[in-house]
Amino acid sequence: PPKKERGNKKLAKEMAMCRTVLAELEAHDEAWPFLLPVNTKQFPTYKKIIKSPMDLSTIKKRINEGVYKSKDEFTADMRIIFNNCETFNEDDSPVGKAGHSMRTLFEARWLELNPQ
Ligand SMILES: Cc1ncccc1N[C@@H](C)c1ccc2c(c1)OCCO2
Repeated sequence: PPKKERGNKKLAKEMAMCRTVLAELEAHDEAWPFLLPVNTKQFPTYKKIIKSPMDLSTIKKRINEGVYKSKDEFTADMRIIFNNCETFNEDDSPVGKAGHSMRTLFEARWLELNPQ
């Protein structure tokens, strides 16, 4: 089949895998800090400190709107969530701890689905 068709099929498979991992993270007990965009009225300094806000609902929207051109763009946004969390939250805070465990979960699951 033509290159473009092959590419579309590859991307569809990649996005199906991204949806699977995203759904697993959303279902996790410690996902609650990351489900929606941080409310900048509740955290007025957030906008100033965090230059690229990201959350699981935004990633879901981007998958469904066809924004991602590869699984690597998906993983880049996922890692922004966890890096933002480390920037803004103390490691020993509830949100900080949730960020570390969700990052560990994501990276392990991602490796399972993407053997290197
Ligand atoms: C991921 C993140 N980073 C920095 C600040 C906030 C958040 N998450 C929000 C949902 C959040 C996290 C913790 C909360 C909260 C809201 O509202 C008040 C109680 O504690």
